[in-house]
Amino acid sequence: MTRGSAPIVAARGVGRSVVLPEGDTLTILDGIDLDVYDGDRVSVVGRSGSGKSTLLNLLGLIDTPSAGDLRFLGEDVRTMRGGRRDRLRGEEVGFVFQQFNLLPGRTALENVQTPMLYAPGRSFWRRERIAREMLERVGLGERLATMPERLSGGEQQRVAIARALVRRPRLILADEPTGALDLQTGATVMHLIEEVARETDAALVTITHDPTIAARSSRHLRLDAGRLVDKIEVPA
Ligand SMILES: Nc1ncnc2c1ncn2[C@@H]1O[C@H](COP(=O)(O)OP(=O)(O)OP(=O)(O)O)[C@@H](O)[C@H]1O
Repeated sequence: MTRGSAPIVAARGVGRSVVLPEGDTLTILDGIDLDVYDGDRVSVVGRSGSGKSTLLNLLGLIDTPSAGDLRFLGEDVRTMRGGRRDRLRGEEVGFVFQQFNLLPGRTALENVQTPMLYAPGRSFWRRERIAREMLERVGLGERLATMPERLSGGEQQRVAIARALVRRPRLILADEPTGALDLQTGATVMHLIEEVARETDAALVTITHDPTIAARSSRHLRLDAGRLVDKIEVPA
């Protein structure tokens, strides 16, 4: 872990609130202080509705804070232009979701190529080669031309992992990545995410309800009603 270098994401007093249709303000996150570094392994647990996905969306530049200071690679997210935020997210962040969110009717290879369509300077053949290598890396080299609907849940999640990691993001955000899988498939998939993250020294932040998955992280965060209530540092 390259601690001591600058964090990928730094949150200070970050809050997120939304105005409800009837005019009331709902505070979803409040006073979040958090740094995520290269190579970090962070798990986030908390009850349903405690704000876990909202936190991930902030860390991954999908949403912007309503309060506090959030820096991504040193840049102030609140004053960043939308286009810059989209570009940073595309280059530096990979998302893995519980519902794999693959494009139906597109082959595994096409799905993995998608994030590179907007990456400048890569020819079709180069994009295809990188996507193929990534699918081989997750053990799906034989299923390149298969449609997602013909793959098992575990295989679909492998495609989603390949798609999330094909641009070698520095930050991998996984929202219940094993939630739709049986225990054993889930464990294999989680291993795979961790392995690929290790190969590229990416940070991995995982939301999970599974204590065995949370236990594999080096930092454990718990959200309670939008606040981080404890941070237990577990020695490696
Ligand atoms: N855009 C929004 N408008 C209104 N309420 C929202 C919005 N986004 C989130 N919420 C509410 O904020 C709370 C936190 O949502 P969030 O999805 O972050 O929780 P979570 O901890 O990830 O929950 P779960 O474990 O069930 O996925 C919930 O009560 C949710 O309904």
